[in-house]
Amino acid sequence: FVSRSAARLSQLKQHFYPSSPAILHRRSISFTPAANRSIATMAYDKELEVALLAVQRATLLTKSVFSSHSKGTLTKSDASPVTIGDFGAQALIISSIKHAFPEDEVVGEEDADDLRKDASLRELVWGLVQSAKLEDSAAEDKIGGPIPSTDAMLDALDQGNSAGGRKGRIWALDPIDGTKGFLRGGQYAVCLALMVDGVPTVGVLGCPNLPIDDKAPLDASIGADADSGEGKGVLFSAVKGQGATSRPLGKGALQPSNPISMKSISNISEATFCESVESGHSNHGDQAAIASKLGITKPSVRMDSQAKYASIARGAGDLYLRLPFAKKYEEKIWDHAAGVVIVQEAGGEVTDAWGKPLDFGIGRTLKENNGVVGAPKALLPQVLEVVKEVLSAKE
Ligand SMILES: Nc1ncnc2c1ncn2[C@@H]1O[C@H](COP(=O)(O)O)[C@@H](OP(=O)(O)O)[C@H]1O
Ligand SMILES: [Mg+2]
Repeated sequence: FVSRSAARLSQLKQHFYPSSPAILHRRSISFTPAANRSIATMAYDKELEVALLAVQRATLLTKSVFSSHSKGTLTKSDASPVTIGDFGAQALIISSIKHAFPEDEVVGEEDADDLRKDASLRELVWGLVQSAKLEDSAAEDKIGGPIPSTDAMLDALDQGNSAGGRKGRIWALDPIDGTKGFLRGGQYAVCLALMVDGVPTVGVLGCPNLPIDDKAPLDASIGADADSGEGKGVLFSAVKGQGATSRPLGKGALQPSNPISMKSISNISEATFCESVESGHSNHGDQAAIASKLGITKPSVRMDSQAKYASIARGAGDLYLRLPFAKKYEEKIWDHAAGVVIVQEAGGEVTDAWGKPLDFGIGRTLKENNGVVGAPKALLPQVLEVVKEVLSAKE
């Protein structure tokens, strides 16, 4: 065991700091090869645990909003619905991060402006936040326990204001990704990723409406009427260089995890591809054309949110296509960072539609990229070739 863990340590060093021994010295505590230290207690173990518990607590909050009568729906300027669930989940997660890592920055989708203006909305969110508690007190303590006051809740919400960037530790947070799926009882995800120097390094997705069973078949019904019930609710996670896992979404201490990996398919025509439900978010027509050129005959599986990344990472589906329209849309980093590291660690790769790596280090959006394509690493070149063919034909 000693020599195996030493070998793994050396792989990890190579992975994180291939050419920078100076940084290695500063971080040497994390990499001391101690005989009885397991991989789980090395790089980013605390970040992963805090992220998992924070996402678990926030996901439980969103479930409680869904089962309550009023979702307090507002309309944001971009016409997407935003609910008290988004505000509550963002406040809880940022307060968890700031408790454990006070120096870290957060790029969060929401802010407290609406809550500062509207007392009744603020009270609704405050009520939710107060009642969202993990059933295990040690777990609750690790993420700082309850938020102490409404002011602290508003401050936490506003701390998602980082501009992003290529230096340091920045978390990307989408408190409810797939808000439209959430409102219609379909798929949605609570998404959190730690980016280190612009690279998604730790990723967690809370998917309350996906089946726990990694092997459950993926069909069209998954996105339409998921309804959280028996056998549903999953936490996905990954740390760069350490693989990807899934575990049941619990209510207290973290449940045991299982490793996940993308399916190995010998022929691309057997692939199942995932795409957004919303026809305005990606070009369904181009996606159908690409699938047909690849010889894919199975219908696409449409679902909201980063549940698509989770579904291909666990091998339930194979490809994620998000083809852009002529009018440029800047994808938001919080819509992709967690899903990307989970797919990469499950044996996949994600690029934009032209095959460019996604650049998470230039701000709150992926402004140097256009569209998104995710696939098993070995199949990505073949998929990209067809994607470029379809895009080029339109130019
Ligand atoms: N015109 C557009 N093109 C692509 N993505 C868009 C878009 N308008 C909104 N989105 C993003 O698409 C996300 C949902 O993705 P999907 O279609 O895969 O479910 C939304 O996240 P929210 O639901 O968190 O607002 C939003 O950020
Ligand atoms: Mg989103």
